[in-house]
Amino acid sequence: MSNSNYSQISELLHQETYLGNGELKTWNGKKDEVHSTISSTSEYSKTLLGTVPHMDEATALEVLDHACKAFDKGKGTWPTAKVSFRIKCMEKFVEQMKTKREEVVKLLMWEIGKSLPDSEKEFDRTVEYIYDTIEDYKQLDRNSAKFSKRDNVNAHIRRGPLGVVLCLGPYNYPLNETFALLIPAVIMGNTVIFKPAKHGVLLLSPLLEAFRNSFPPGVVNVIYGRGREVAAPIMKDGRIDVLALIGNSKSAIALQDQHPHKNRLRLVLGLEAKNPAIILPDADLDLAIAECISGTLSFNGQRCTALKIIHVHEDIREEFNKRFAQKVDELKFGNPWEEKVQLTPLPEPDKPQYIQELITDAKEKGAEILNAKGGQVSENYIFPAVLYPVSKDMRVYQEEQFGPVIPIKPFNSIEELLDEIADSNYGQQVSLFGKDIEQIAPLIDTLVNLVCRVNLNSSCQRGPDVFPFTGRKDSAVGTLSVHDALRSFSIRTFVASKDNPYNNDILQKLLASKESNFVNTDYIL
Ligand SMILES: O=C[C@H](O)COP(=O)(O)O
Repeated sequence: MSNSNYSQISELLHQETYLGNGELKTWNGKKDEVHSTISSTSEYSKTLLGTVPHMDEATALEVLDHACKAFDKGKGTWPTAKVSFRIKCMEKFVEQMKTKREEVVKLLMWEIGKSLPDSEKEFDRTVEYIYDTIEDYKQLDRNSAKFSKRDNVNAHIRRGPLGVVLCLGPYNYPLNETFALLIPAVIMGNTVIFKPAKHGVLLLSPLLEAFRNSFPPGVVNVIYGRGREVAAPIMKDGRIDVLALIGNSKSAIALQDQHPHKNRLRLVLGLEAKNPAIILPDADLDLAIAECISGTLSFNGQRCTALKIIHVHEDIREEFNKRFAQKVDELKFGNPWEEKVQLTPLPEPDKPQYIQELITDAKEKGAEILNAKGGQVSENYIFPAVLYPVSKDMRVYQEEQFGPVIPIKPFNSIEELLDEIADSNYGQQVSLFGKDIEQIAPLIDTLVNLVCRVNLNSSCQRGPDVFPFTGRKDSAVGTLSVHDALRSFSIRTFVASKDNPYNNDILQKLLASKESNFVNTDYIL
């Protein structure tokens, strides 16, 4: 393991039949991690999808050395590379990635149970994200060199990289959200160590070769293994400049705490949320029900942006609840590759039991299951239960369920409901259903101060990916999206100079080159 790690891993993985019955292999003295399908049928459930190297601490630190060497404290070839070179690398990567669509889509279905259309969408959306990022980066690094001047001092501004980034991605978007961190971090000149989530760990394997072919050694590095054995030692080492994570705050805090210089560690975090839907008395119920179905149950509710509680006004709750519960029972459960499937097996083996615990707790405290199929359990699935009336003392009210269970809570007073939303530890998004402009306009004014995105008569979502994606309180640190992520992974730096012939000559030369890293920004001193 003396050279670029991903290249060696890549070779290993490409020897494997990861959709076949690969055997356990030894790698670096350790047994590989086995990953089996989460398919709902017993015929498939014992199939071994593939294996990845299970690294130890020494190997993880070796990977860190590669990333640090490539960055070389800002003096390395990647952080000082010309704009056009970074673009060329990224374009090469995305072109090669596109040839792997079928393999990656298959792995998304098999590894995390995402339906075929959603898996295809995740792949295509990611490709689009990379192209949009390249375009935005070109804009960011345009060489028109607008001058900022005050008190006879000129400022020539550029965006510089932050350093070595440790990225950890989630299991629910193992491709898209991995790349939502990795792509902007890399294009801005940082070097990256990426650790995929346990579920979805295999789907990067078809892309490792593309990383190797497209970027100089040490720029993109992939590590596998348990967090405490690979990510924690890397943090403890102290050379990581940015922790970028999409997942839960517990992991983020635990990793942050390992860093010996916590105060200088930058964070880019996409964390938990408990996005509420508010159904006002005059809401279009057909629309509200359809949006709440997709909002609560797309990918079985395993989305940070999922609607995780519905607040329905007392005046309409009877009709809403009845029709909503019926619609939930009409949803089709099946394997990800089956046609028109809407609910699929859960990748986390202990999830059905956890959801069952939430249901039991809610029932003990006075809620009922409104739908006939609610709570039916199979080996790796639990049919979504619609729970009503939910109260604050219930676990399903307090916890981010991240799975198929839907709490509904009645309300009478919008002021009290706003207090409740303001008291939440989370502040990502809200969905507001209603028509009365006189009531809705002031409500929006308040809600935008409690969360970061108000979805008017529609469910919550992250996309389109050019929109800012962030949250208040425990929901996020920093902002992602095509445009904002480039800024989250960089710092504004500039050259300040007073007018004199030498300075002006030097600066003219800097700016004249199409390859200059000096950029025009919207920042005026
Ligand atoms: O899990 C959190 C994701 O950011 C959700 O993304 P999405 O709204 O596009 O499904």
